[in-house]
Amino acid sequence: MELLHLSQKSAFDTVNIPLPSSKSESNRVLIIDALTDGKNQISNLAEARDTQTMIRLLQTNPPVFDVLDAGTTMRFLTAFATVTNQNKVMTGTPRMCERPIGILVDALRSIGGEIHYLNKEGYPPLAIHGLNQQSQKQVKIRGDVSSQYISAMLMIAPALPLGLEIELQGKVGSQTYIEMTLQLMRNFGIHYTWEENIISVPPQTYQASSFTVESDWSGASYWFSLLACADSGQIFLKGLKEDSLQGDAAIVEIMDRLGVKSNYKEDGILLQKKAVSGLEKWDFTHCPDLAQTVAVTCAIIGQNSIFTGLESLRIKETDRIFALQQELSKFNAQLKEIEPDVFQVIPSVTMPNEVKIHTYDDHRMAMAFMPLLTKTKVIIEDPDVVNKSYPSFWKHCQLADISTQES
Ligand SMILES: O=C(O)C1=C[C@@H](OP(=O)(O)O)[C@@H](O)[C@H](O)C1
Ligand SMILES: C=C(OP(=O)(O)O)C(=O)O
Repeated sequence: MELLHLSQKSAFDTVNIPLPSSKSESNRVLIIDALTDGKNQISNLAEARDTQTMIRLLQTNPPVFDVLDAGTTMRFLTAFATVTNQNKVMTGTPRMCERPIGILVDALRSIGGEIHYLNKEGYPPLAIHGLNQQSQKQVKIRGDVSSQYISAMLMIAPALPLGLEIELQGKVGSQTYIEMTLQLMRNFGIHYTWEENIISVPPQTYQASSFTVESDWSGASYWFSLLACADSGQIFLKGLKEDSLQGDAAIVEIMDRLGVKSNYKEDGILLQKKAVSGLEKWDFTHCPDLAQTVAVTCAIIGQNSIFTGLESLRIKETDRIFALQQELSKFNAQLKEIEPDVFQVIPSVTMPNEVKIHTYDDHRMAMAFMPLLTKTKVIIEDPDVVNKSYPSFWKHCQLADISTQES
């Protein structure tokens, strides 16, 4: 499928969305499961391609781990293959081979891991030759590039003969994902301490346990945005809980200011419209995956806003800042860098009759621009890109009575 035509629709009755499961939680419990002695009871694993790739690679254990475009799968399996002393080539899509991994490789090498770059220093593809003897337990990792390096090291730490003492250096981004990792490790019996910038994990064994993966808050954000942009309606998001491991639950507070009220029910959240109270400024350091959703929402509903904490967006599935700037300009909105690392969303003043969205091999570009259909006809290029995290996304649009036509 090359193009998906979404017809304009601005009013919704009650829409029920059976959200997908979180790929972040899924990929962590899969690594923990692979390191556990005994049998875990894990349910509700994500349908996301990133998770299905992780499952397939762990089950079939091929000599080459091709992770496609899955960042967590690349980073978590690199640490896993090293600690389990495997010979493995790690590779992925051309874009994956442009996403840095040097900080993780340096950390693994510093404790005795043998890893070589097969092409460009600091980037996949990699050749891993395991870890024969752990040379030390102290590692230093800078925190401002990707939290996934830290999560990867944390999950293997209990399985190392000396454990790990990780010193986080500088500004730490996506900290909520580090907290998710630690809470999941605790669920499987792991003890750790986190004092100031040092996380210590002694050597110990993961205890077999049970875990049900929660619904995905990042995927939920597109439905909050749809309602924020719509004239009327209500949306029920099944499976979300108030007390979540996921930092992207921050969408509740953001969207409360952009005109969406969240009412927690026993088995999910009912979203309803309310007056906009305003989002003058937001820092996305700890919830970078929400930035596209919120930028598009502000641009559509006329909310002028200042965004910070977008630095990591440049090294994700695409350069998301560039991609947003290009696509927002198609309906006369802007994401303007007004000072280094400070961006202003300048909303649209005139809406064309039709907008064609290029998606840059980035699932979140496709999903974030969907709510534009509340104002105009939208054409999404390469709509299957959503499979990375939310394969049923367009089917769920049909549940919302949005007409979708392929060409
Ligand atoms: O650990 C995780 O599951 C993730 C961490 C974040 O990445 P960074 O730590 O690179 O910001 C996030 O953007 C990504 O979608 C998932
Ligand atoms: C950045 C993302 O994923 P990853 O880094 O795991 O590829 C994402 O899902 O938005």
